[in-house]
Amino acid sequence: MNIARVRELIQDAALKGAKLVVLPEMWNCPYSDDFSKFSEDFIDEKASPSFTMLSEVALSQGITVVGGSIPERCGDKLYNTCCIFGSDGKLIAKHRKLHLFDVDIPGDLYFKESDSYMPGDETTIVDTDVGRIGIGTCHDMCFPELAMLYGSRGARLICYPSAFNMSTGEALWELLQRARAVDNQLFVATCSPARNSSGSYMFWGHSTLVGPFGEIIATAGSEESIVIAEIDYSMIHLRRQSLPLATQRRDDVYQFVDLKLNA
Ligand SMILES: O=C([O-])CC(=O)C(=O)O
Repeated sequence: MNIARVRELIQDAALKGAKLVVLPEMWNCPYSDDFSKFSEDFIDEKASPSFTMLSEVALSQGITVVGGSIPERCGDKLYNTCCIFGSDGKLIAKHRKLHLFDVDIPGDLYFKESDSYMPGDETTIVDTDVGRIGIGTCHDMCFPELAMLYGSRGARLICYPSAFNMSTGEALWELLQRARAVDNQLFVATCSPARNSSGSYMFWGHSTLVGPFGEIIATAGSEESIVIAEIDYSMIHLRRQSLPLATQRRDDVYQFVDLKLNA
């Protein structure tokens, strides 16, 4: 059911002029601890209905799709994986969530994503029809190093398919994406599932596009919606000229140590 609905929504967004569509984390399944029921191995097309739909709709609409994330089965392991498709329907890259969401906030929230998933171990930066994009999934947004790495490699947009819950959502959702954008003077796009008040895991919602000055360009509420907005990449140049953080950086005093060079 979700697959058909998401296809419709992507087609709708494309009809409204979208050239890039970003989906939420875990859009093809309930957010529970039995992700394996909805997992796909991406090898056998018939056994990968979500993957196949994304590829088909990217091709038929001629758009780039950052396909949220779905449970990827690889042998006996599961990964929380975002597939990125080009406008030719071909898979450009897949990002396996690097930082799993293991959290224990007493009296509030306990969730151990590492009970279900293995972490990925590669960063993901892709060249698409709509520019160079860095990819992170949900909790990956908490790590400024990843965003800095993408910024330093020429990403002009970072997409974070996400599913923040109510408590981290209220406290951190907007703050994190605006911080990642303004620190690196680039665009950040997030996409969350809509809130389902009767679900066991409640999502914060509020999918958003942030500009290179940390400004919110467009945002949703907590209900199902399509957020359409235009990205003007010339804003990056403008912001970097007026606030030249790159040349003001004091690498002689502190340094960003790039430990992973496998993007
Ligand atoms: O809510 C958060 O802070 C993060 C989260 O759900 C996830 O990474 O899956």
